[in-house]
Amino acid sequence: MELTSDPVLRADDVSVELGGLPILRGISLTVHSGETVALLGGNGSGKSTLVRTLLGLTPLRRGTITLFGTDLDDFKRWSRVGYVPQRSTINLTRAKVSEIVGSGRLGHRPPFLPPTRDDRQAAKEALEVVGLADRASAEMQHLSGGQQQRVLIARALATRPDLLVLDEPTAGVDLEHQQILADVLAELLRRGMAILVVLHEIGPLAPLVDRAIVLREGRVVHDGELPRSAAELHDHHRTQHGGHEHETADGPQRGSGPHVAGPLDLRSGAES
Ligand SMILES: Nc1ncnc2c1ncn2[C@@H]1O[C@H](COP(=O)(O)OP(=O)(O)OP(=O)(O)O)[C@@H](O)[C@H]1O
Repeated sequence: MELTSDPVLRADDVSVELGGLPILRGISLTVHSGETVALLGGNGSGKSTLVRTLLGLTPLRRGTITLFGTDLDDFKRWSRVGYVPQRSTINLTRAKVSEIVGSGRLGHRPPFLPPTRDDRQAAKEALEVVGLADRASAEMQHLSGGQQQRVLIARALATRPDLLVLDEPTAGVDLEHQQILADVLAELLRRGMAILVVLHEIGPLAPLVDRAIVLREGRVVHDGELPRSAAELHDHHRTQHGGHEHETADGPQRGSGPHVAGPLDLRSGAES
């Protein structure tokens, strides 16, 4: 895919410290419209921290981030960005499904005003997309882990974002619903959305991935085609430690070559 437009998300030389320790070290990346970038790496490699930093939720120590061409510090159009956090990091037990999905519309209207017809329609459509329209009045605590994950995805979709950032959206979701999610994301990509997705297991999302960025110890060790196996991922690491620069894609390429046939657990591969 030829990409000529400016990136919707750009990070240059981003470093982050938490608790006095370096967590992200000199990370640069781009995400363009209509592109899916997978963020991979072992446990603790910095994926969630990077996502949170890119969205202004964790402060930078060094570097710059731009969203839709605007410096993060000045960016205000958050309704253009949908975020699906890691489910395990939030506690929404008593909230109703409809409230959570509806909160995805908050960026679209002035404070204290009730939802408009368009807000309600967007929330309803988002729940239909993830197959949970009949659970709108249920409390989150009465849903399974996979259903809760789909509610969080619906919340992000309800914003009708131009950039969707998902942190492990397939964790705890069965294969059938991972495939539904893949179909939904494919349609959103066709409409020009950009997607940045943290993944442990690639699974049904593999054909959507244009480019994979692999982190290790807070550094980018690969930026290019989706590694076909954990072993290949390990090779990238060895190359980097052999004194070469990490691989950087000249431009993203959608789905070239045979992708990962089955689930690829990068945790074990990257850590071993
Ligand atoms: N608030 C914090 N204070 C100190 N260290 C932190 C803090 N948050 C995260 N870390 C550390 O930063 C590193 C990266 O964590 P992060 O959650 O970004 O990794 P990850 O790649 O998303 O891991 P996982 O796959 O397990 O979700 C870890 O070593 C973690 O312990």
